[in-house]
Amino acid sequence: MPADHTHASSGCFDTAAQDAVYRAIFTRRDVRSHFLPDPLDDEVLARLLMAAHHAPSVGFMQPWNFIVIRDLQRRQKVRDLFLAARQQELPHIAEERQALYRKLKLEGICESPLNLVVTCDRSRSQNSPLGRWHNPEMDLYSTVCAVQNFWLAARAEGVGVGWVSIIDREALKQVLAIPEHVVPVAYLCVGRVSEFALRPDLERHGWGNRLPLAELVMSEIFGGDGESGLKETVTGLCAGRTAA
Ligand SMILES: Cc1cc2c(cc1C)N(C[C@H](O)[C@H](O)[C@H](O)COP(=O)(O)O)c1[nH]c(=O)[nH]c(=O)c1N2
Repeated sequence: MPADHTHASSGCFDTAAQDAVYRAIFTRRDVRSHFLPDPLDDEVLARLLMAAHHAPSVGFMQPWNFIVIRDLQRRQKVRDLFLAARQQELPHIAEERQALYRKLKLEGICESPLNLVVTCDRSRSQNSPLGRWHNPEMDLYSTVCAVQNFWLAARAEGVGVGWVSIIDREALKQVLAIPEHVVPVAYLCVGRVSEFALRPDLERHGWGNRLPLAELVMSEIFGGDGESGLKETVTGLCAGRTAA
């Protein structure tokens, strides 16, 4: 690892470390174009996988596995699945948005030097569903936490990641010989990039905008009739970020 993080500690990070965390969060992008063909160093990939493996998981289940696909022929097969799935998705998109949908680049399966599938082994808790008895899908959510750790660490290492979900899951399982009880949660395109876009691709192409955070923060529940200034603070923060 770049630094030793194994000691217990209390309190907050110093300002530079805090900035680095927020920088990774705010500059992370879903990458579909701008992949460079250069192979990804095993040392770097190992660090990213280590970051993923330190995600929180329900009952400390750690339900993930990581399938690394470098073989181009296999990736071409997956790309064919994507193309078929995209055709199937199209008629379900609002008619007035279909032309834009057709133009969007929504994968970098063959352009990126490697693909990574993050899977969830649903049998790993061995009949001890701590934290999952009422909510059995928590193992899938845990796996998504691993994906996000990978994504943020990748950004810090200058590695682009793009998630492709326009793929028929059962067909993908067949192509990759994934066993019945294992769910492919995320299909990721991974590699060095020529640039990270400043804004999400879907925003730049007019598909959607970031929703105002203040509208998503629900009223807090207070014992008395107090109202906190949280919404105003959030609004101020958002205004500052927009201006920056
Ligand atoms: C579960 C899930 C599934 C997908 C995605 C994301 C997530 C979380 N995204 C990426 C998505 O479009 C992107 O995150 C948003 O547009 C916001 O952009 P940034 O990630 O901030 O760059 C995505 N992108 C894409 O090009 N093809 C896809 O199939 C998917 N699928």
